[in-house]
Amino acid sequence: MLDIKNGTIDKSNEASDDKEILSDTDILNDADILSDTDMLNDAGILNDADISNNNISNDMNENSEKSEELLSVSNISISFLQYTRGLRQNLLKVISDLTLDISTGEIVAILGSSGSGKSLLAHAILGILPKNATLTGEMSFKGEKLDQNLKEKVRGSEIALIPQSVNYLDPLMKVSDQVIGETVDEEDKKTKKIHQRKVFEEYGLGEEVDDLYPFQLSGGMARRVLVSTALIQNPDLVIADEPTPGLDDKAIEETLNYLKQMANDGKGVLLITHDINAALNVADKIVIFYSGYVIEIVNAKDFSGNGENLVHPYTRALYKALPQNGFHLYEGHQPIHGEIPEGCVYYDRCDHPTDCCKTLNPELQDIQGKKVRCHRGHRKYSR
Ligand SMILES: Nc1ncnc2c1ncn2[C@@H]1O[C@H](COP(=O)(O)OP(=O)(O)OP(=O)(O)O)[C@@H](O)[C@H]1O
Ligand code: NI
Repeated sequence: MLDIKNGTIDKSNEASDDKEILSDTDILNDADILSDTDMLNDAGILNDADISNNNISNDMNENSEKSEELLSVSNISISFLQYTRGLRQNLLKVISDLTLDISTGEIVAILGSSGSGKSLLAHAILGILPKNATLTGEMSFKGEKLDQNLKEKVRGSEIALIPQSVNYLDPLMKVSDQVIGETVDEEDKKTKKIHQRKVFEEYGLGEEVDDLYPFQLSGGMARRVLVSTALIQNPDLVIADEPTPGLDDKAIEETLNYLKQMANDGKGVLLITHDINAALNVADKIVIFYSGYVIEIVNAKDFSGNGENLVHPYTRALYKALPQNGFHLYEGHQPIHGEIPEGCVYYDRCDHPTDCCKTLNPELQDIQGKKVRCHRGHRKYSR
């Protein structure tokens, strides 16, 4: 276990050697940013200029008057009913009291480690959760209650998913056929085909791609097919589930540029990722996920300076772990589902816990215009 008082370790430049510290399912670990400094430097996707000079966020703020709320998610929780020994049932809560909203032209990133429930959130919004999942809480889309009926109505048309992998495409169907979908009306088919070609063309997919099967696509083509497929019906909200893992720097840049373009076109974009660099590069707001809880919602541009605008100690720890901030690592790992403590989920790792933190889980509260789940959030942390 970790030492709460001395939980901070400065491991500058030793990060990749320390398996103990990196062995948890932590965002930083998943993002590989602690195991390859060179990659980050080469990528040039995370430097001071990028963070402090977040043009997209600035543009967005200027346009914020025109933006309208698209999706609102209030206090949703997702649990799974599990059978343990005999007939005993166990309710495993994977997402707890999640709240966030997205407006037109805005990119909101959900930053969470592997297994923290990010894809389940996407599936909850789309209405495609597995049968053994229980969803509670409220969602609305363009001011209308987003219930299962509305989810089914808007899925693919007004709310679209860019899935994580090409495996989501039907392997036995030519690419263009599955984008167009089944239709018996020849006229309708023709119109859809013309539209599909136009969208594919915008993403640099020539006619030869239409007749390929998914397995024949190169990595780059596959990515562009997934993006254009999501955009074919001109959705208002696009959910991108982990679009960057495994991509090289150029491909990451290309993918993130697509997301920026969508936001510039007025779409709301929900970027689901464990890649902090990707989030900082494009997002206006970053929703920080920890053990299934949203612990802070910050503006991307708050990841700047000494991190003085970041409130939650975990968010600050993430910021300090960035290469340009000296790779300050924090010991410990996120409690996994089923082991979530009674009090604050960050209690064991917090460097400023109070008595109530051990027993009382803080609510997500408004503190100086930010949403933070921390009993001490209103106070200044000494660093
Ligand atoms: N059908 C299911 N039954 C029981 N538990 C499930 C089910 N589907 C998912 N889970 C649990 O929910 C957790 C969250 O899953 P999810 O796929 O949303 O994680 P994620 O954050 O998207 O992870 P990754 O970054 O690896 O994609 C998983 O750890 C898993 O334990
Ligand atoms: Ni996932």
